[in-house]
Amino acid sequence: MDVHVTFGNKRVLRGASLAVVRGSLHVLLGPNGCGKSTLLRVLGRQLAPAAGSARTDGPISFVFQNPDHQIVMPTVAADVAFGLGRYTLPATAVRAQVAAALATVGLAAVAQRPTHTLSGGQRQRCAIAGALAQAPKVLLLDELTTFLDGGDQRGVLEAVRACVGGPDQVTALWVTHRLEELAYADAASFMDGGRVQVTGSPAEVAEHMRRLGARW
Ligand SMILES: Nc1ncnc2c1ncn2[C@@H]1O[C@H](COP(=O)(O)OP(=O)(O)OP(=O)(O)O)[C@@H](O)[C@H]1O
Repeated sequence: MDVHVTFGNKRVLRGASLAVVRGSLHVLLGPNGCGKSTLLRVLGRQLAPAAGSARTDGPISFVFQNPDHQIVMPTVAADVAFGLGRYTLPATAVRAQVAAALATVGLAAVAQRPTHTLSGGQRQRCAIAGALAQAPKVLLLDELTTFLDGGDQRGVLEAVRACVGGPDQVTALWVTHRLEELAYADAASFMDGGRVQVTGSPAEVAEHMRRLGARW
């Protein structure tokens, strides 16, 4: 709430406030440089605001634009299991969590494939499965589809949709430039100038952006 972040003498967040409903997929739109990623870092507890406060359910998992920064193991299943090692789970529990995460993102059939043979969209879904296997309450997803074509874009969005809600009430905050992705959202916000300008239903936010001259 009312989050302020300054880098040097540049005020990047100027009183940004965002409330996301638990168990929902919330889409955050806004022009380049308006502060979306910075707000995500504050919500993910990677960055302390100069003023204001953020409260986010935990555990929190991040997924970024370039899956190559997150995929580190030679096969899909090994990669999804990688982050689980630190919890020292028994092998059967690791296998079960990996299988469940891969099923959720639609990659069960390629569990044993080398990660370098995956398409861009499959690589993003592999990164999402890795995040999901760690049983987060909140997924913070920063421009995952920027470099994907339509088919891969839809596959990644459907994977995120499948992660959201459920018995654990997983919440996803999805940052994007692509207005058509509002179709997958439960709710949305539009950010500009370091502040969240409007929050509402996808239709309300789309209408706000149309009034601003955004093209579909
Ligand atoms: N660590 C940093 N040091 C200095 N300036 C930064 C830092 N991180 C971000 N900025 C600046 O803060 C502003 C907001 O950046 P941010 O990445 O949050 O915007 P964004 O809305 O996510 O943009 P984009 O859509 O292009 O990813 C930009 O002008 C950026 O250059």
